[in-house]
Amino acid sequence: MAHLITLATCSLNQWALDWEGNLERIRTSILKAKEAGATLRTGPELEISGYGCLDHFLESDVYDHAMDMLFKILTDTSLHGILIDVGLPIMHRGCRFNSRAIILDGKLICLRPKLYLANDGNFRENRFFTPWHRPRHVEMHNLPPQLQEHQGVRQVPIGDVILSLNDTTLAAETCEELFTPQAPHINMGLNGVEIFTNSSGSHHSLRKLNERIALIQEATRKNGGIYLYANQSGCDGDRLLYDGCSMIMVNGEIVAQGSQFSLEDVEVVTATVDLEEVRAHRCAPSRAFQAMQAPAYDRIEVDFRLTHETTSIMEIPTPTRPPRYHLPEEEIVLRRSKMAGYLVPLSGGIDSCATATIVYSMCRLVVQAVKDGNKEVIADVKRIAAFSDKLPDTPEEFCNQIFHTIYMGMANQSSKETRQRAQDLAKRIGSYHTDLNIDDTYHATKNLLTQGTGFEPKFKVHGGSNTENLALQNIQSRSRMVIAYYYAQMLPMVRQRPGGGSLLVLGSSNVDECLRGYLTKYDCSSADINPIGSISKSDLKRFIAWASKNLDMPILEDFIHAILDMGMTYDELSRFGTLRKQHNLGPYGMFLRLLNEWGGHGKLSPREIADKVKRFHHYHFINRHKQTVATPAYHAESYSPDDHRFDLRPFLYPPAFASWSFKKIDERVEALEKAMKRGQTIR
Ligand SMILES: Nc1ncnc2c1ncn2[C@@H]1O[C@H](COP(=O)(O)OP(=O)(O)OC[C@H]2O[C@@H]([n+]3cccc(C(=O)O)c3)[C@H](O)[C@@H]2O)[C@@H](O)[C@H]1O
Ligand SMILES: Nc1ncnc2c1ncn2[C@@H]1O[C@H](COP(=O)(O)OP(=O)(O)OP(=O)(O)O)[C@@H](O)[C@H]1O
Ligand SMILES: NC(=O)CC[C@H](N)C(=O)O
Repeated sequence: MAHLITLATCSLNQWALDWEGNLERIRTSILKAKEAGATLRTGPELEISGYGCLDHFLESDVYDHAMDMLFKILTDTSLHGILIDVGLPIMHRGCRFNSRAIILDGKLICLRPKLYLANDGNFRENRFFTPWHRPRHVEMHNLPPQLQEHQGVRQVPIGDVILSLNDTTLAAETCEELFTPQAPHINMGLNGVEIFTNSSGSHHSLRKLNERIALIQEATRKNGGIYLYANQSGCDGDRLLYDGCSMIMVNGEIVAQGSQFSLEDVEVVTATVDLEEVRAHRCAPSRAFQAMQAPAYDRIEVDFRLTHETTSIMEIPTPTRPPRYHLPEEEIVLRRSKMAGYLVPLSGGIDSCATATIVYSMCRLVVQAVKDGNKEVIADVKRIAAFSDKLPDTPEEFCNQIFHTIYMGMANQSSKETRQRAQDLAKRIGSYHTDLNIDDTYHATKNLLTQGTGFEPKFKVHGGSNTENLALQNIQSRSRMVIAYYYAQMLPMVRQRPGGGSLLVLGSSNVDECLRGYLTKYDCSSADINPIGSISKSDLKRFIAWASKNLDMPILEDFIHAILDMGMTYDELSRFGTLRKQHNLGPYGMFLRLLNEWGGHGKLSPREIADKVKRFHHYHFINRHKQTVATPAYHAESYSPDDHRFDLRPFLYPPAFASWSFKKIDERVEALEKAMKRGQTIR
């Protein structure tokens, strides 16, 4: 006999410290879940405060306000009749915990603190929270007076606990716990838990969704079970983009999957599942033997059933579906910053072109959301696209209102092609484009040196040195930055935008060039935000090729083929970046690894590999200081060299050429060359 349950998970666009806004989104999600007939609703990690409060989690205000919001949920009778799993920070016996609150009919049933905190990459949960490093331990939590009065008791259980309902058993797992080798769901499943909730604060990075899906499939494929994954969505104030994609899986198969880059503030994902499928999946005796040995959990008895009271013949479980993976898209930073639009200095090269294309593809998403009647997006569009009361019909129309591109050439130096490419791209996407020459600024600045010192610098082609050449180039590139900010402040006024305002300046240096330091400090790489600062050149090229085809922009083909001489290729740079950050290899370790990858018959010699590794480190070390002032970039790439939050390294390095690592590389090269001369095979 079928035991059907309708369950709900959700993605909420929470914002750190937006207490009332967050509460409203939580309420809406619960009401939507109820409307869909769900008896259980789970939501993202720390949804009451927002996941990304960072050091605000050290403030007691946060714990106090979180309790206020919890109280509002408990006392809102419209939220009764459904089991609610909601995330919030709590203070217990003087320690701070990242916790879940399980609620039914206005009563807090228990608190479930996170056991294993996320502390790698962008995550620093150990800095704010204490891990509940005691699997299966449960004790009592003293409620604040207001909640004591409401609950009619002084305490509720807190700990790693299972809820035993009238018809099934349920337990909560929190984000990182799913990623650990001995994940709680293993013993919970062996203890008979049939439904697992997982509330996450998991930000997007390229290809991470595949890992999440694989982990959830693994969690329920061997042990059986229904897994509800909830994730925050959008930007919550930091440089991370939470990519939602909440989902429901049964025995390793997806039955519902939310969108990954939705503009919806509240997206509720529901599915109707059959408990019988889990029970049937668990029939193997080998699993039962392990279940007998599994450490036992404390259970809290809850007098509530999740299954439908009556099952009509028409009701069937939601069918399984294949996972859906998306190409990366962009979040509307404008929604958070309340600025009047964007400006990007458009050079005719691929990087600023990619930045512009990302903005354009965002305009497409926005116009689609407007057509779909998304209320929040319509309100944002009305506020930002202030030139007209009419809602934009096309992405180009919207783009023209919010996006400004500017080509800043030199009369006799800039190539006709780059100028034309910038113009053509602007025309295609509809941006408000300005084309000007910066010769006056350039000559005026250059002459300041001659005026002050009598020295007249020359370009190399006119007999100048490398230093003079670079200094003159840098006048041009740094002037562009100053002019870009000038335009960003003035264009809304020049265009007579109702309400005025100024524009966010977008940067466009890519992750590989940052890693190598192939950029001028304080030129147009300095901006307010850099949408591509953590995207590799090869992904950017792929994105441009994709956009050329899928966004009907054949003009982009012209941008793809530019080549730069940085002393290494982008593919090599990408490999160095990956080995340095993701494989944690220093120069010597990287050399040894690449000997295997790039060496061998007909491939690179040990000396060639050594030269490449050393050249990379030389440039990376001398240019690392540029990362300390890098424009905040939305985090996308796992080998991003972001110095602010993600890749914490010194910025003053001892000379690489004299380093012990380089000496060891040289010794190894010499030993290998000697061995080769003797005709021995090398490894
Ligand atoms: N340790 C340290 N800590 C803090 N600051 C430090 C520093 N060392 C130097 N600095 C500062 O940094 C300055 C050097 O940096 P910077 O002025 O950027 O100059 P630099 O790195 O010498 O030159 C820029 C490089 O980027 C290349 N580039 C630039 C622009 C576009 C492209 C392209 O085609 O895509 C390529 C260009 O060919 C050149 O190789 C020094 O003058 C000094 O002011
Ligand atoms: N003539 C120009 N007009 C406007 N902006 C420019 C111009 N030249 C350079 N820029 C800006 O300065 C940034 C860095 O210039 P650089 O020459 O390093 O280009 P890049 O790193 O190859 O990027 P791109 O591929 O966009 O040219 C560019 O991304 C662009 O935003
Ligand atoms: N908030 C978390 O626990 C996130 C950790 C996890 N590794 C992720 O990236 O999704």
